[in-house]
Amino acid sequence: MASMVSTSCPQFSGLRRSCPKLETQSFSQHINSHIRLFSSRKPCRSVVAMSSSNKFFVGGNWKCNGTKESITKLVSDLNNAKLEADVDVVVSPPFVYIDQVKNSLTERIEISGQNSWVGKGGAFTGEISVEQLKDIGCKWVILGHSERRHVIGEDDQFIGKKAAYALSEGLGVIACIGEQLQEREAGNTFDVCFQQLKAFSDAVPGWDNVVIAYEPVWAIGTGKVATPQQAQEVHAAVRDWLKNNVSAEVASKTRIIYGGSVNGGNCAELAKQEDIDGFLVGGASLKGPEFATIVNSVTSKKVAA
Ligand SMILES: O=C(CO)COP(=O)(O)O
Repeated sequence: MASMVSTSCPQFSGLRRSCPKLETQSFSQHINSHIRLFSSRKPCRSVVAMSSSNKFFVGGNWKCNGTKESITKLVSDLNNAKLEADVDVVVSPPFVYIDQVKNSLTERIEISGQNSWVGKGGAFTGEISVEQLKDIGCKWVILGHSERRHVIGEDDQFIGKKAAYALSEGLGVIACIGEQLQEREAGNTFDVCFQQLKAFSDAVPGWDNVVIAYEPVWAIGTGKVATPQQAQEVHAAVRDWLKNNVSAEVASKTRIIYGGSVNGGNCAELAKQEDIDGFLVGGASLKGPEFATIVNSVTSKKVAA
């Protein structure tokens, strides 16, 4: 898929030169459209072409939901679902049900932890170690989810250290970033996402096994999904940040998935966006057929490409 990656352009003259929409809009109309679209303090962005071809990735984050009975039904629905072949599919059950899921779920779907301890296991009451996740068959762990950041109080550095440890032990990391509503309204969306990204970047040994999940906090569990344009704008900015701060190769190869009120009805339009490489799904991942629809939205991506 071809993707357009934006670079910051604080100079109006630079924007005038490089933005094709200026041909059809007055300069002030154009600036205002950027401000409306981006809801950010950095409205002026020039665009450079960049291509990436990433395998679609869809994760189901079951959070703290389910019982032995409901999970038996969910697993059975997933086992019976027809899933497009060229998608990495991962589910993340609550820790206590991972073994049940591992023993009954098709191997087509990989399993993730929802969190992991920051170092080797030991005397850390209530924690789950990376070693234990691997032992029980997990290939991934979700780190930096907004509920861990804002409800439990984990900070950027702690999350970065967790990611580094998980990667060093061979677990893939679904690294979550995203702004809260007041941060978006204050025009700080990019600043917040970049700061969270930098904390991961400062800590991790490499990006091969990392999937970035952009999950605006205001969209999580609220039914208020980001528009495809809002999501694409941040995904492009994240890719651009990787290009400028890590490498062009990492920028093009790292999958950036969207999370926040994704469902069977809105996934296709989101999937069409150039820099959306998949989804991290909460509520809708608890319904097998709907989760399958979201996985299969990769077909919209192919049509759009
Ligand atoms: O937090 C999420 C996935 O990690 C998203 O949750 P919802 O899909 O329920 O909004």
